[in-house]
Amino acid sequence: MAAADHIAGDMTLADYTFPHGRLRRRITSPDRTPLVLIACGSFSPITFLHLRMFEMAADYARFNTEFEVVGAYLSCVGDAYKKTGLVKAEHRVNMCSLAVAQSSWLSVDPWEALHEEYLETAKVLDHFHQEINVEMGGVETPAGRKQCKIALLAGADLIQTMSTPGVWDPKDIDYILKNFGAFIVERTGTDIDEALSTLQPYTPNIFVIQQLVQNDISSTKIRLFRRRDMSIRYLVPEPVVNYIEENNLYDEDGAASTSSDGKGGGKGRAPGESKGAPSNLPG
Ligand SMILES: Nc1ncnc2c1ncn2[C@@H]1O[C@H](COP(=O)(O)OP(=O)(O)OP(=O)(O)O)[C@@H](O)[C@H]1O
Ligand SMILES: NC(=O)c1ccc[n+]([C@@H]2O[C@H](COP(=O)(O)O)[C@@H](O)[C@H]2O)c1
Repeated sequence: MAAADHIAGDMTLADYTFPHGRLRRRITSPDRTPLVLIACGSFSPITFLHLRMFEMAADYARFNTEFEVVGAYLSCVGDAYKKTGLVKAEHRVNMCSLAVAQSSWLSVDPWEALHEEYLETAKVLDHFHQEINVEMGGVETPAGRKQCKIALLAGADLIQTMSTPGVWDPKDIDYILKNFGAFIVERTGTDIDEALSTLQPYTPNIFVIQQLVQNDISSTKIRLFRRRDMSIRYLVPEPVVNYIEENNLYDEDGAASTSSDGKGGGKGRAPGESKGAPSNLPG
């Protein structure tokens, strides 16, 4: 795990430094705006689809926008987010770090996960703005230093929750979509037009990415496969498969989970984790 940014069990915020090693510090085009993509989520566990989202977004930005991607981060929710199927943040950060170990441009930022309390996504995006644009001063371009656009990278189901009463503070939605913006990857089962219908005022700052190869891997399915003792190989990166096996994560008795009851601070799901779970599994 040496090449990646990981947290040990005893790491605290006092030991934290922002992982900027893979962030490109200059762009060559004077006309483009540097872009940093931030994927916030549970990542319990990270899958190939999560990784693929970054590649789709980078292609989309290159061909359809005036942005130039200079870096990207995975930010795992902390242990206070009591969603069904979440294992400890330490494990989730470590799995993400293993998954991006060979990448030249994807990083894992443990800052959010290191907090004991739940952090709203607006605060997480503020943190990236502070580190990249305020502390680091943005990046160099032939036209002088420019601030990076920091944007949320998410699936359509996440943007749909923005229209679900009680999940997001409307002030946070306004703040995120005005000041940052979002790259949204379409997802089977979510009607993107419906998901965006209440977000009309923000559409210039919401970039919808079509999946040209439909991929509906979900963490829920991976956890279900593990409980049924089925293979998860080639659905998640190999080092993540090994990590899950070595640490007995998501196995039948739910070992190493912080929460399996779906109660608490997160949006939660009913026990049984129905989202996307196939019904034709043995067991
Ligand atoms: N198949 C998918 N298509 C598009 N976006 C996805 C897909 N799977 C996950 N995402 C997005 O990835 C981000 C992180 O998601 P998350 O960790 O909740 O994964 P998940 O697979 O949806 O997890 P779970 O099954 O536990 O709910 C979210 O923005 C989510 O919308
Ligand atoms: N109020 C908020 O800021 C708010 C509400 C709902 C979800 N979220 C974020 O969206 C992501 C959702 O992830 P999951 O799909 O794994 O639940 C998490 O990063 C969570 O923090 C934020």
